[in-house]
Amino acid sequence: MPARKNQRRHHHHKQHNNNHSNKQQQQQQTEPTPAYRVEKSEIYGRYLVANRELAAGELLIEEQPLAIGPCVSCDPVCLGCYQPVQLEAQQYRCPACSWPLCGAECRGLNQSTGHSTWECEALAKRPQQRPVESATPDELRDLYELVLIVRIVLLRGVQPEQYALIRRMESHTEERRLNVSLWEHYEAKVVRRLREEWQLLDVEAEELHEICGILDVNCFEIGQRGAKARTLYPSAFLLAHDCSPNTSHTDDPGNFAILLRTSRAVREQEPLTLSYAYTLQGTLKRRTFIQGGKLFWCQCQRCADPRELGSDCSALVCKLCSQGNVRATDPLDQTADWACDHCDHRINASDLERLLDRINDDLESIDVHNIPALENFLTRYREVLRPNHYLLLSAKYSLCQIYGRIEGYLLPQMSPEDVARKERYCRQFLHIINLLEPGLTRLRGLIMYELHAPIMVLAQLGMQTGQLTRPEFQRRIKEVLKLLEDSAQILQLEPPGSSEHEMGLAAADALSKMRG
Ligand SMILES: C[S@@+](CC[C@H](N)C(=O)[O-])C[C@H]1O[C@@H](n2cnc3c(N)ncnc32)[C@H](O)[C@@H]1O
Repeated sequence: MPARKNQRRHHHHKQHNNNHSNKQQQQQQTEPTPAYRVEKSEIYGRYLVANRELAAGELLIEEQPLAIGPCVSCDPVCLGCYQPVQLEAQQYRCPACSWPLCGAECRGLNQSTGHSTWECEALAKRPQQRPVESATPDELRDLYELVLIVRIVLLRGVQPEQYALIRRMESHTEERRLNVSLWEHYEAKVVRRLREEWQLLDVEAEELHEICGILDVNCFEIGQRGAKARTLYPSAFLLAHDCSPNTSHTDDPGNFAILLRTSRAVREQEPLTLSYAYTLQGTLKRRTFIQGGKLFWCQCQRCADPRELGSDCSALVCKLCSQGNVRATDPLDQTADWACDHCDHRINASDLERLLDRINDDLESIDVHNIPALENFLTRYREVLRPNHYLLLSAKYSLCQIYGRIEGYLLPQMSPEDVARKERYCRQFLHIINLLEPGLTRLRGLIMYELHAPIMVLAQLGMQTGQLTRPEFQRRIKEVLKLLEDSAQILQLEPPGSSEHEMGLAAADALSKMRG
């Protein structure tokens, strides 16, 4: 009897299995395999890997923030929509808590992604903590930095499931504690202040430090059309970093959702990566930046390569022989010397960092609309930095965007030499972006759109003056069509309402007009 019972049970189990596998088969026919899964490693901690081959442009993650608030070191913004606000007397302020808002109709009023009712109640209890016109810029920055931390603390009571998800994120609290200046900064500016001045006594100091760490390690900076905010997302935080990543992301200005896509084809098992740093920065600075905020030294392929994947975007001109390239002797050691590949000249890494800081300050002091000053910057550093150096590329990118856009330099007003210069800068920039951020990436889309115009203008001029043969003219027009096609495809992935999306529509429009 027991055997029969067992048999029956077994049979039932088998049937169940059959049903199950039928169901699975049906599901497999209707549902594609999930794009990714979570894995864990000693180096990355938790991270995402591709579950199958992924095509370029696959939407992997679209999700709304668990928490959102003003950025660190930001100027005053509306607590509802994160657009900049002024603090003068005529600025609209929330009638209940007196914090500045863009207006009474702000779409972020009473929203959990904006100025919620619970935040307003908490802020109204502390009128002495609101931003005032007489506050110094530093005082305002410190105050705005607290807003997102207070919002996360408030989630404990109003949305505890969201709070629990945030608490599961990496904070690197122990490593941060060992960094005395970092720890002291948060102790004074956030923890003591919130507990003593804001009387948030029901949160332990340790928990506040942990929230600060979670924010530093996992935040995304987002915003469109002047808005700026930082956000924590429920799963996008899991992506590991790479200085030449295989995904790119943007955010929806309507609901602050992140949209994360593969930027190029990804192999099964390949880790999905995004860049925590600015791609157009050299290895020395990028690694310091990542270590400072995320507490790890990046060892990716780009960081390990003194030529940064062939871009050579950190190389300097040797000041001794004026011919050689000066590059890192060991890019994974921040203290290693930099050496010329032509003579014996060497520079020590800290001297080099100081030089780069000085040149960077010089660049930052130039108004991005000042064409003569940007050109002058390029001339001044031609004998110090190689043409693809990231600081020169940054100036060239600004020039690519303003040649043809500002009064006095509109395309019909520009000399053929200036148009040719715009074309040259765009090509240099695109060449580097193709190496560092290949595929469907915003910067590629933007620069391809910029590049199509000078090629078109010079091709037409060449035909008019008889300097171009018809086949050469046609070859250039073909290139223009390809640039417009690619930039339309990339930029229309950006959310409607963003300036990039509008540029994508303009590219598509120009393309259809050219095709007649
Ligand atoms: C935004 S979190 C990513 C999720 C995290 N791995 C986890 O388990 O919660 C960033 C942290 O992941 C780790 N990480 C991400 N990318 C890494 C990389 N390329 N090399 C080493 N660690 C990395 C570091 O600890 C970093 O501070």
